[in-house]
Amino acid sequence: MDPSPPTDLSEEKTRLRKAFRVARREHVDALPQTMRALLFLRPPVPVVQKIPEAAIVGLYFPHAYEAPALSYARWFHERGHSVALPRFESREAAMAFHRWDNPLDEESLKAGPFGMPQPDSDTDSVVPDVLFMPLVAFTANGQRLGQGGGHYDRWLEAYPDTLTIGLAWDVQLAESLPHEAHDRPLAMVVTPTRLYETPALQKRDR
Ligand SMILES: Nc1nc2c(c(=O)[nH]1)N(C=O)[C@@H](CNc1ccc(C(=O)N[C@@H](CCC(=O)O)C(=O)O)cc1)CN2
Ligand SMILES: Nc1ncnc2c1ncn2[C@@H]1O[C@H](COP(=O)(O)OP(=O)(O)OP(=O)(O)O)[C@@H](O)[C@H]1O
Repeated sequence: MDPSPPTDLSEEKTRLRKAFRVARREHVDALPQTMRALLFLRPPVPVVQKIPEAAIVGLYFPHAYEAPALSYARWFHERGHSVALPRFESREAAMAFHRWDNPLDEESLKAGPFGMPQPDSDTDSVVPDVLFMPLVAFTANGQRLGQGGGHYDRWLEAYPDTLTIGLAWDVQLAESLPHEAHDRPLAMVVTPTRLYETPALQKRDR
């Protein structure tokens, strides 16, 4: 008998999500609370250089163990960029992005259908030119393992020219990840110690 029967790709992704979530939690729990946001205070210069002045910047409202993205939101806002966050009309609806007019005001966000804070229904729907994306794991060549909703992949299928940038802790780096046809690669990944520039970025720059 085969001692390790092959599992299908989605089972493998589920297994990896579990393992990387544990690693991420242990890593972040070991960091003093007050230091965590400081490690993602502002985007690195090579990232900023790729972002046109008028670009609409999509970010995310981070949960406790994801790379904290809110300093970036304030940084882009202060420089005159429109900042947008994911919004879901319902659990079944496709992910959209809505403008977050004042990233200093977390009170303006309302709990969405998945419990995440999101811009309210009266905000403008926009299409970001640049997306900073949360992730569970990534590879040095820009593969991304997300939460398993497929929301970003579906959004990027509709807007394939978006500049995609992952934000991650160093422990989220995977040697390799299962690849499915719908997976959209990241152009760059920022961690507290490194900036990964991937083949998808080189392809854009050509
Ligand atoms: N902070 C943050 N915001 C984000 C994301 C994220 O990963 N982090 N998203 C990233 O996409 C989008 C929403 N994320 C979601 C991810 C999964 C499910 C979901 O339905 N998950 C399944 C379980 C999947 C699994 O782990 O097997 C479920 O809850 O039943 C819903 C929303 C947009 N906003
Ligand atoms: N472009 C797409 N069109 C249709 N279905 C898709 C597309 N992209 C992903 N899916 C479906 O979404 C589900 C989850 O995909 P996947 O495991 O790649 O999610 P993920 O990228 O980890 O999640 P997320 O982007 O929400 O963080 C899969 O069942 C997949 O078939």
